[in-house]
Amino acid sequence: MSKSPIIIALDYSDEKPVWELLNQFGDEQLFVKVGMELYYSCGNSLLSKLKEKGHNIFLDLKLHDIPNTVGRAMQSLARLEVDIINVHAAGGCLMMERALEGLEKGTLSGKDRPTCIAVTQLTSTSENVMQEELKVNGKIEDIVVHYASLAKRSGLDGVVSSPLEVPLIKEACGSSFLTVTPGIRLAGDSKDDQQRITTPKEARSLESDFIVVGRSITASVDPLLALQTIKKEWSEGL
Ligand SMILES: O=c1ccn([C@@H]2O[C@H](COP(=O)(O)O)[C@@H](O)[C@H]2O)c(=O)[nH]1
Repeated sequence: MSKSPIIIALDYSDEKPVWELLNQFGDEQLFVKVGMELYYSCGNSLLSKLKEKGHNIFLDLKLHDIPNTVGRAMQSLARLEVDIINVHAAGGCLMMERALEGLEKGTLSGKDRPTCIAVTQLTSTSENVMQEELKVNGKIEDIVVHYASLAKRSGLDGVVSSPLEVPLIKEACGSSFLTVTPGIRLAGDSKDDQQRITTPKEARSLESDFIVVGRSITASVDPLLALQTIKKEWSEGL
């Protein structure tokens, strides 16, 4: 099955709204993202149900701890057989290497290891906050590309960034290095807490491999229409 480039963020704290949303899309097999809120509430049983329905899963837990802890956690998480899993690149190269080793150890024989990607700088972080509050010096796109290069050097498959940084990441890390990009808004939607945003069409033009869309779908009065609009924009962005 080919994977949809549009990943729907299921940011809910229980199962009911998940199925209410997904039922609106009929039998379509989707790519969904389960983040901390939903995973901490509903755990592995929900992942199994989503897989039974044929959906691809990005388990967005953003691991960030000492290398040994992340490696062992990844070994456990590998058994869940999700498609994409992630860490924070800020944990450093040794942590990312251990994450990958853990995933490889934990992947059941005959199965594919989950794609492992690293968060560069959260799309809710502005350059001003990064420099003044977090005391990370430099231009945000340079820091994002630096973290992407660390992820590549550690053997990871790609990164999470804003679509705005994708051309620079591809230039530094190669076109096959995956870019998974949240911070997506349809024209007229509220930015909410996001800072580095684009439309789905702009993200495609910038050569994002996957876009992650939450509230532009989940907070829409018509989620089905929102998804159709996003798909149309994505196809127009080529
Ligand atoms: O840098 C990051 C990393 C992860 N996210 C996640 O993506 C979705 C975006 O939701 P929206 O409602 O479309 O803003 C959300 O689950 C975040 O945890 C991100 O936004 N930025």
